[in-house]
Amino acid sequence: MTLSASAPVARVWYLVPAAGVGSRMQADRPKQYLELAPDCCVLEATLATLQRALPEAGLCLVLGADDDYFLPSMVPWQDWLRADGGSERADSVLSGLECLSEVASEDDLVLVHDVARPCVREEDIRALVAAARETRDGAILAAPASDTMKRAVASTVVESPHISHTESRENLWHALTPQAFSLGVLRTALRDALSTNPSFITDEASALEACGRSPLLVAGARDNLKITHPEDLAMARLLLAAREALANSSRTPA
Ligand SMILES: Nc1ccn([C@@H]2O[C@H](COP(=O)(O)OP(=O)(O)OP(=O)(O)O)[C@@H](O)[C@H]2O)c(=O)n1
Ligand SMILES: C[C@](O)(CO)[C@H](O)COP(=O)(O)O
Repeated sequence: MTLSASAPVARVWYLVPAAGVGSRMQADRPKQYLELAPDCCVLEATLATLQRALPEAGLCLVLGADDDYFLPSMVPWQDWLRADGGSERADSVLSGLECLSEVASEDDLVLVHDVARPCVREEDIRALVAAARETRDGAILAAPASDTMKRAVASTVVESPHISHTESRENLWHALTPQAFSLGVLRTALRDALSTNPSFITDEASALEACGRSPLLVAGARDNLKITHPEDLAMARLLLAAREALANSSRTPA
């Protein structure tokens, strides 16, 4: 048998932005530290799921510089990297990428995942990695829009504005996370995008789109919700409790 030289498989890293203040949540602390299950805050639940999905992946966690709630025991990794957050999500992600660049290779695959999405499914993360390995433009978890979409008339009324018209939902998707890209490609795209049009960059894919790339949309479960408003926390609690009960019942002998 002849052994042929093959390219080393790129390592996978999670980059988890967790430096937000959670203003829309209106809680007494950043939402990542609110209780999601008994003795388990949002940040702990998210990190535990990520590690179960890809135990071999590394972690770069981006935390607010003056975060008083974080405890190292919340992280299930033994070795991990910590980066300081910035003023917007994209600044925090770029800070994490700069930190990763000190130890990782340019071709390593980086999965950026909001700490505020604890309900992501392990199988979706693995499907995303498989898809991202097949393209140079990266891939994101996403879900096709399923409601009728209304554009409101431009107005200062936030609560109940009038409808301007119905938008077509054809080919319209909700962007979820994780979003997966090669480290070098994403860092360059995000740096460029932040120096030209920062307000447009609400996820990683938009930075890639701005430089002419076309990341893949990988269909993921719709229950990968982002905890943004108080009712989202209630839904995430119910969802994870139901999944736990289901897993326990399938483990119990009949
Ligand atoms: N400067 C920031 C802002 C956001 N995030 C992270 O980006 C993700 C998505 O952001 P969002 O849901 O908007 O979180 P917050 O900024 O905390 O919430 P809000 O916009 O309501 O203040 C979260 O995991 C959040 O912690 C971050 O790391 N750094
Ligand atoms: C990255 C994201 O979760 C994809 O849906 C989203 O864009 C974050 O947006 P936010 O304005 O920080 O809530």
